[in-house]
Amino acid sequence: MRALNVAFEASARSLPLAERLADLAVDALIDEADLSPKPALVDRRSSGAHQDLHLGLMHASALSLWPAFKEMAEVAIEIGEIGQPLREAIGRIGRDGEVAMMRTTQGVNTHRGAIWALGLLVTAAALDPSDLSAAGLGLRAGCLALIEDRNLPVQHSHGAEVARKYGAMGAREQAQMGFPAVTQKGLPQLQRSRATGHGEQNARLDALLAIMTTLSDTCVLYRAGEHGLSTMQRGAQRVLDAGGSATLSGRRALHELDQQLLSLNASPGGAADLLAACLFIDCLEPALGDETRNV
Ligand SMILES: CC(C)(COP(=O)(O)OP(=O)(O)OC[C@H]1O[C@@H](n2cnc3c(N)ncnc32)[C@H](O[C@H]2O[C@H](COP(=O)(O)OP(=O)(O)OP(=O)(O)O)[C@@H](O)[C@H]2O)[C@@H]1O)[C@@H](O)C(=O)NCCC(=O)NCCS
Ligand SMILES: Nc1ncnc2[nH]cnc12
Repeated sequence: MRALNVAFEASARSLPLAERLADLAVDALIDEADLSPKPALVDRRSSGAHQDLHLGLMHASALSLWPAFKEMAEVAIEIGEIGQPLREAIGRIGRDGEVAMMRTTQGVNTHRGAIWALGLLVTAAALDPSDLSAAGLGLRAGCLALIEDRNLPVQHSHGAEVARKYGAMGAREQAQMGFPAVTQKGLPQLQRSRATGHGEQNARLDALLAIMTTLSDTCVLYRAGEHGLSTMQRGAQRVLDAGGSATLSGRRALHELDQQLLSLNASPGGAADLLAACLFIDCLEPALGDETRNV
């Protein structure tokens, strides 16, 4: 078995960078979907607060995005610098990715926010694989997100609707600021919980909760308003204050949060996407660091 793993890792190392980045982005989406028990989200236990989603659909959707992530990495390598041409190229690829996702899910929006966040981060990684630090990736992704995509069609979206209604910041602003929910909340919590010996699944749940403590998640705002958002943020903080998901009292608080969000029909889809972004950044250095350090 070990020999097989070593052979597999060696053959993965020989793949082009764009393909490896696409593999890692899809893996992050699948790991996020599988992680359980997540509050009110689709996971191995249930479909959470969703009538039209299930785990198989989340997996199929993640796999349908592989070509888009690969193509984003390829144009980043080809264009080689942050600017309007790269921003508009990944915008077009992202929109094609959304079409592929919708075709796969028969019209259900599974991963629009993830295409945006992971697309920017895949592009940022491909632009400078010698710097895979969270700060470097966040900065490059943020600079790209600040550039206007002149081809973006005017679209009605839930995010735009809650921005109008509550003045809330959403996925666009989170990216433009360099993903602070990931770099300042999710990743540090992931590392703290791992260091406490809480086990990988609990550490990932804690990272999701840390993201939820402050995120202005437009999915929650759209479905459950400001009361829903504060229920999510405070409930997530309570789990962490109780010792995190590895502890008995933390698990009880997590169960309570799950029940509260379900009763409000609120699903933190934006936080789930940012957990995937967190898992993607977390695996980049171990997966690619040795090969790319001297590029
Ligand atoms: C700039 C865009 C991100 C568009 O942003 P906007 O806010 O206008 O659009 P939304 O369609 O609302 O998409 C934003 C999605 O981002 C996730 N999200 C929410 N809050 C945050 C946050 N604070 N930070 C980061 N990310 C956040 C979230 O995605 C998840 O939820 C999706 C399901 O949402 P929704 O359809 O509202 O779900 P339901 O309530 O279930 O619907 P009903 O069943 O009730 O009908 C799911 O996909 C998760 O991924 C938000 O939905 C950007 O997308 C854009 O400009 N795209 C154009 C192409 C492009 O440039 N692509 C990328 C190139 S890299
Ligand atoms: N696990 C999940 N459940 C519901 N919506 C999501 N959006 C991204 N991941 C999700």
